[in-house]
Amino acid sequence: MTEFSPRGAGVAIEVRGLRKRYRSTVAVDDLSFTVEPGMVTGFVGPNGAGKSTTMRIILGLDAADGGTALVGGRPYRALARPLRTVGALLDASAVHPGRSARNHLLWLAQSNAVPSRRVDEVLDLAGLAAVGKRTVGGFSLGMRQRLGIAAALLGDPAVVIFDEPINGLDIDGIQWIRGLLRSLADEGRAVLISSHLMGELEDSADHLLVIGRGRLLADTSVRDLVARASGDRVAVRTGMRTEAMTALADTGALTTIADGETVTVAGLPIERVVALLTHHGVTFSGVSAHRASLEEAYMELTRDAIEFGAVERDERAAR
Ligand SMILES: Nc1ncnc2c1ncn2[C@@H]1O[C@H](COP(=O)(O)OP(=O)(O)OP(=O)(O)O)[C@@H](O)[C@H]1O
Repeated sequence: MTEFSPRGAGVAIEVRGLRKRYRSTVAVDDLSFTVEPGMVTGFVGPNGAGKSTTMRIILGLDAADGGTALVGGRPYRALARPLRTVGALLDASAVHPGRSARNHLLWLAQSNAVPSRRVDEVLDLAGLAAVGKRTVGGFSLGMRQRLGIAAALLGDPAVVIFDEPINGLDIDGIQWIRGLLRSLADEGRAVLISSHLMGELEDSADHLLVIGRGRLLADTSVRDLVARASGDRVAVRTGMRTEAMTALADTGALTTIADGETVTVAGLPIERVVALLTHHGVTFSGVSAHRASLEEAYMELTRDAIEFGAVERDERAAR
């Protein structure tokens, strides 16, 4: 990225058996995962799933009730120069409104032994060079997000943790952050970003940690998650729907009429479907494996967590 190359690239985040409770609320429930260097890991789950709490614990801002959260093999508080190891954006509004963006970064740099020339580098990197002298009070949410990201990158850290970084950004901002996340990962850094919207992560993340009610629901590559959700579902376009269903009836596969011309088949590989239809003289104009969208896969995984939240809210409203 700069001559300030990331010492310690190759550093991972390791979370093991993490637990956190706030009174009767279990926020994090026996969570274990590793965030590998060199890739963008998306941390996704519905509102209240425990993402921010987990990030706060990794950053030493909250104490766990059990388990460990290590960065480069150490708890955050044991890092000699934390800003140079981990850069984080948690709450973009947590900046003194009367300070200029540049002075805010200078103050952070000085208190963390980061050379002041780095301030102009990160202002530039975040697209804020032209507004560095303006006070933060007049910044839009998107500009504050950029300033928060500039601050996180001050120490050229090997690990970056951004909580909902896409929130509040316009289309240009979203494109910019996607490119930034990719280049940070390509430089060998471990990149962890949270979102409650799977769609935001679809084009950004290589790997996904899906969380619901404080528990890990999936630890998977984007590709595997979609493949698993798609299962063995095949769509057959045919004018001989009844004959097609009869031909497949004895196989134990579940066949349904999807629309006027399509029969979907669950539980049978595509080659078997084609072989059986051909054997029974059923003609068809197309056969394709059904590909679930990432959003469908995510909804499937988090359905219970969302329903639980809705039930809780309903109960509270009824009281
Ligand atoms: N300081 C706190 N005091 C009490 N309860 C808390 C506190 N922080 C979080 N919680 C609760 O812990 C649970 C997890 O919250 P958390 O903010 O970690 O979830 P999240 O996945 O980041 O959600 P969001 O996307 O809404 O930020 C929620 O039920 C929340 O209400």
